[in-house]
Amino acid sequence: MPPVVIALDGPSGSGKSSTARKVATRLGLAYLDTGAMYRAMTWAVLERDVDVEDAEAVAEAAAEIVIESGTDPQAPTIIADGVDVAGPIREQAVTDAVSQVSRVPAVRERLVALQRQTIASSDGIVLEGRDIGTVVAPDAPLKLYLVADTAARAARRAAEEGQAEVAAHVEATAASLQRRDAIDSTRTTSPLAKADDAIELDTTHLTLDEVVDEVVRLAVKAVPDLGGPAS
Ligand SMILES: Nc1ncnc2c1ncn2[C@@H]1O[C@H](COP(=O)(O)OP(=O)(O)OP(=O)(O)O)[C@@H](O)[C@H]1O
Ligand SMILES: Nc1ccn([C@H]2C[C@H](O)[C@@H](COP(=O)(O)O)O2)c(=O)n1
Repeated sequence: MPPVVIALDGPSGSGKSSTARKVATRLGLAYLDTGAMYRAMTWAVLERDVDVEDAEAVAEAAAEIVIESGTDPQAPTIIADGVDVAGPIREQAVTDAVSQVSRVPAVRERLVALQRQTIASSDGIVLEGRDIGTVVAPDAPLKLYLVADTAARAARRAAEEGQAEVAAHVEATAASLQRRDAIDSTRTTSPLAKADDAIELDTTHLTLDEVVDEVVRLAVKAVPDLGGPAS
């Protein structure tokens, strides 16, 4: 039997990482943040002073970059060229450049191959990203597409950064989310898209725990074996 895959896709800041980690923990599954892999690749490209607008140069650099992901949902790790980049990949410079790097086909080929290797070596896994249900794991028995209003997404992200009360920060965050969504959903290779058989879940008015409960319920319905003592 191939490992069970739960695919979580959706726009920036819709709650994919927080939901996926908690669902994986509840169900005793591994967890892979594919956005962190694209961010790590971007960090390493920037470290090499490569112009992210130059797709050929990005592809050339990407061929040499080594990305490693740890899949424990309670302590996920991300390493680029032997460096722990969990902190640096959340910095604004990486956030601003990641959509440019992610649209280079050679980058996607490398990372999708790594993601499929990670699935194959797992005993069941929750993956989150932009193309999990459409490209990385099209046969996943459960695909979710998380959405939330831009205002809610920006407010949540600003709260996480301790800036919820700073209107200019919330506004800039909303603009940054929308800019990334626009690039991610219009690129030629595997754009952000809802798979035809994905279930759309609007989290705007749901708490994180409510979202997690719903995803766990859908997972156990789709794969009854997941409903063992661990859940
Ligand atoms: N349903 C929810 N209710 C309230 N806050 C939430 C909810 N879901 C997620 N959050 C919060 O919103 C923020 C963004 O969530 P998260 O990082 O999981 O989104 P994401 O889709 O993985 O984002 P990105 O695509 O940028 O990586 C976090 O601070 C998280 O705790
Ligand atoms: N499967 C994926 C995951 C991520 N990306 C790109 C597009 C995002 O803007 C960026 C960062 O992802 P995040 O950390 O915000 O989830 O990575 C992608 O193209 N495909």
